[in-house]
Amino acid sequence: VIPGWFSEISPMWPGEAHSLKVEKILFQGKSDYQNVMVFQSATYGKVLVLDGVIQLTERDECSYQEMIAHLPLCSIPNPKKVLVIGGGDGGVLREVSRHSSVEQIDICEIDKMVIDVSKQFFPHVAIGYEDPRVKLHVGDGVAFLKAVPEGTYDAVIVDSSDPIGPAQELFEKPFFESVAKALRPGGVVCTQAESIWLHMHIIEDIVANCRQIFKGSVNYAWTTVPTYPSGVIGFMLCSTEGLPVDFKHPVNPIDANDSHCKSKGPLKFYNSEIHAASFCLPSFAKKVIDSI
Ligand SMILES: NCCCN[C@H]1CC[C@H](N)CC1
Repeated sequence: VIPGWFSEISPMWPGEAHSLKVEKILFQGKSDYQNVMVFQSATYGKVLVLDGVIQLTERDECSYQEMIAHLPLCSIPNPKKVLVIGGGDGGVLREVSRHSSVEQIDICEIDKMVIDVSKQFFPHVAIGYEDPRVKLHVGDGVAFLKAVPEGTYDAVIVDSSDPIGPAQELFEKPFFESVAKALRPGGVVCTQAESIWLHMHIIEDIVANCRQIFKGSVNYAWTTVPTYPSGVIGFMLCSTEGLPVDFKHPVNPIDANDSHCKSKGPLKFYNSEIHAASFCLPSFAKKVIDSI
């Protein structure tokens, strides 16, 4: 370890470790679920780290938060009820609340320390909690979804950490089944789906489960996030049976001039072209994903 640098070492990406120069450690704590740390980096703003894994940096969080929210919500005509599982930092809430058609935003985050730390150190991310449509549930997303009446939501967004740690169950079949049950016909789910450079086996399992469970469309999209392992992160976009959803051609483009959108500041990353482009995959990934 180099003094003054944070290196992201994990068995999930053996033999490599992205590093950021540290100016000052701002917070260190241990919640009931994980170690939580915030540091001021030299070139990426403040950084949120859970169990030694980078969750977001002020400089590049726009890519992940905007894509995970707008890929599903811009793919259906009139999203009204949205559920966020995880996402305790509030960034996905900020993006979901840009959509004026949305009337209700439920969020279920297991770790209250993540919420409190984000509000204290990442106000431009935690701004998502200020929207009056947001209803916060602190608890386990697996249990929350079991209690949700069938067909409640138009969209579910699973903004999880990695499968090693508290989010492990969010990558397993029973959870995906409970998401499908909670969605209305033609409803959509978008989940954090790791890296095509590092996790093709995890992605293979997720795609296989989704193809069995979601009888609408099942697509994999990806984006670039410099501070995530291998510099990319993917998303599973699935729809339930009913009105077919064509994820690759957004039917509900975001209106940048809408007051809900403007009040959250400018979109820094997402646009309709990058929406369509994000579903284009390199051959090694396409071969696996399209063959399942
Ligand atoms: N809302 C913060 C993003 C959480 N998702 C990340 C995806 C990449 C992982 N290595 C760490 C969590």
